[in-house]
Amino acid sequence: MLFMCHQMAMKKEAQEKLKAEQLRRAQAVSDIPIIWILGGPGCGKGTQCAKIVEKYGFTHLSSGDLLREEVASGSDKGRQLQEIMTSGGLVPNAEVLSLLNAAVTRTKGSSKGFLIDGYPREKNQGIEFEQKIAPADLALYFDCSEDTMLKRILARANAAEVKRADDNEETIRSRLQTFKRNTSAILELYAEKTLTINAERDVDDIFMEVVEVIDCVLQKKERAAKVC
Ligand SMILES: Nc1ncnc2c1ncn2[C@@H]1O[C@H](COP(=O)(O)OP(=O)(O)O)[C@@H](O)[C@H]1O
Repeated sequence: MLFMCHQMAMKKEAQEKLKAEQLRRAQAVSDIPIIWILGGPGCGKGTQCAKIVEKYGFTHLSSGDLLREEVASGSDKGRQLQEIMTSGGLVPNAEVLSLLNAAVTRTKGSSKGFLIDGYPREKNQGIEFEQKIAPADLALYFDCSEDTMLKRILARANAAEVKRADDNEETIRSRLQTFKRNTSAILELYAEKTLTINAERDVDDIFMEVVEVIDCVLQKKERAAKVC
């Protein structure tokens, strides 16, 4: 009996420690903006992220790039990830979130804000990110027709010097399907903080809309920091 009580107390203490740690992390990054970048393959997320980084100096973390780095390291885990990625499916969130978490932890001391590109790719990824890392301030959804995305990504693949293993027509179609299957649930859950942007326009017109909303988020954060 005494042993069971002791075990329960230890468990409670461990849970409280975990909660305190989660809260501490959330507070540490909450004074800088966290922006999720959503959109299918070929929607132009990469181009807009580069422009955002240039203007605001934010830290750009692409889940796809982090996963490709893991694959390139040649680890056993990397080989398993590559198999999933070349099938066009989603890598288990535990892997993606742990790579993102490590990258946020590594850079947050010097970061002015985070662009989390290609994440969340399904609803639960968003929920787990906000529980384990920090709440997102904004989600930018670059909306583009499937036809346009397919054309753009095939053109990019043909022009690339180094081919990505998942840039062949079959995998691209599968990536598009994965994207279609999961996105409406994400947009529904995060409707309040999502801005949908028509991504079939000129790059600079799209960027003007992006700047407007990011400026707004920065002002809001500044006001909140003053109140605190
Ligand atoms: N958030 C994520 N969750 C699960 N798998 C992911 C995630 N981000 C990237 N991946 C994996 O990496 C692949 C490549 O991602 P990415 O470079 O973002 O390509 P794209 O957006 O052009 O399809 C995806 O098809 C998927 O297998």
